[in-house]
Amino acid sequence: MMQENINVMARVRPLSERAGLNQKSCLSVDAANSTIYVEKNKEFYKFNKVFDENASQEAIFDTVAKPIINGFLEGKNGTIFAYGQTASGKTFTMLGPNINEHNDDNGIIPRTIKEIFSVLDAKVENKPDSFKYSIKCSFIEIYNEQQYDLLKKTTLKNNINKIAIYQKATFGKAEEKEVESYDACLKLLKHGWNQRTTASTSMNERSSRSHAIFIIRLATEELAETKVITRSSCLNLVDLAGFERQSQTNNIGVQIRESYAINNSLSTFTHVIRQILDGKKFISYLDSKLTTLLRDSLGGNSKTTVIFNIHQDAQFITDTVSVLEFAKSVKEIKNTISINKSVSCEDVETWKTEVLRLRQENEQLKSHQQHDEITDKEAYQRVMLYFENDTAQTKARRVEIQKKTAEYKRRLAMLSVKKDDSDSDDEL
Ligand SMILES: Nc1ncnc2c1ncn2[C@@H]1O[C@H](COP(=O)(O)OP(=O)(O)OP(=O)(O)O)[C@@H](O)[C@H]1O
Repeated sequence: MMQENINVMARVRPLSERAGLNQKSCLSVDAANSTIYVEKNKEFYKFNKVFDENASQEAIFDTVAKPIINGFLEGKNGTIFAYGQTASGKTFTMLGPNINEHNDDNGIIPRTIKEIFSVLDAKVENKPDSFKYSIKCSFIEIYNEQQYDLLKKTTLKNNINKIAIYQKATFGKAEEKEVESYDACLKLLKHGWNQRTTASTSMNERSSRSHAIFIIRLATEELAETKVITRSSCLNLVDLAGFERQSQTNNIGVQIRESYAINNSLSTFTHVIRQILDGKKFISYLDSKLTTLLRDSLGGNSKTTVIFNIHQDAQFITDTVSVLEFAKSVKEIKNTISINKSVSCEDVETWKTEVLRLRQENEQLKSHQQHDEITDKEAYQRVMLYFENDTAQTKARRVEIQKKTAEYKRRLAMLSVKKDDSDSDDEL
């Protein structure tokens, strides 16, 4: 077990392009020194890493996600959060502008899926007899403090219908789907993402109205020298909804309620972080669905990185400073990370014997399949022949053969094949 601070990184998005508006930046970025300077409060903010507006999706993935993925593949839980005000680029960072197999703009989640499968498949190819893995995914949305399962099948596009379907979903019971390839996993991600609740606001044409958590669970079994090592780990990839001010979004109707739920849930999130930093014994994780679900990622057993998305438009200076101040505090949180590993007491010989047994069983099953293809009459004759030739059968074995004989006789009778076999029965 080791203690590790939460990694805090910041990504500054390009100035927004709005017709007729000459946008000005409220900050300056020194990517080489991982620092952001805000002129208004004359404050330098230093993080583990800072990306300027020209940073590529690939560079973000390499720095933010790869270390977490490496830990995940070794059996350590991992979490990546994107946090920031509305329209600051969280979804762009986590997902990309859209999900596409061969897209340079793909964000952290599709790239992570690709990386995981490529590393694991290469390992299986290298050690086909001593390494195996399984991956299961679930996809959860927290909308208006209700939890929804985004992987449940529905063709309904309409959010109102979707809520009616999902409102019965109980907390923590999201369906886990086993996936065997990058393509299958990407398809699942696309399906879920299309069901996520979004709306157009004056700040963001496609604003996420919910928190979305894509969860990948990995289980591996590996033969290493004389032991069998099993590992399990969980990776949470989180695109948080962005906090927003009514004055800036001009929300109306249902969007005001959504906005209220988003801001409430984010304020519980910040409150929990403050409690952890203050060393409180009781942390109110259960006060929101988000913190309940992600309690291990905040002060628990998870290697965690938060990427703070920063809006540099001068008009958002107040929110930008409050995000930067919050980011500064998150840096102080320590998680205690362990490898979820168990070494079985079985030695190599037991493992090998088990592999051999399974292979034999498999062969038997295959041969049974072939037997199924022969006619009942042929099968009956084989059983009889077997019985006649085998003089050293134990009693139990004989009883078994008797049963089989009777079964084949019954089948023959059904097929109306006439054969007088009462004598042979008596010999058994
Ligand atoms: N680094 C970037 N490079 C280019 N475009 C970006 C970048 N970051 C964000 N954008 C663009 O800005 C707009 C808003 O981004 P996005 O939807 O990712 O914000 P968000 O923080 O997820 O917002 P919300 O909380 O409202 O869902 C999108 O059109 C997106 O493509």
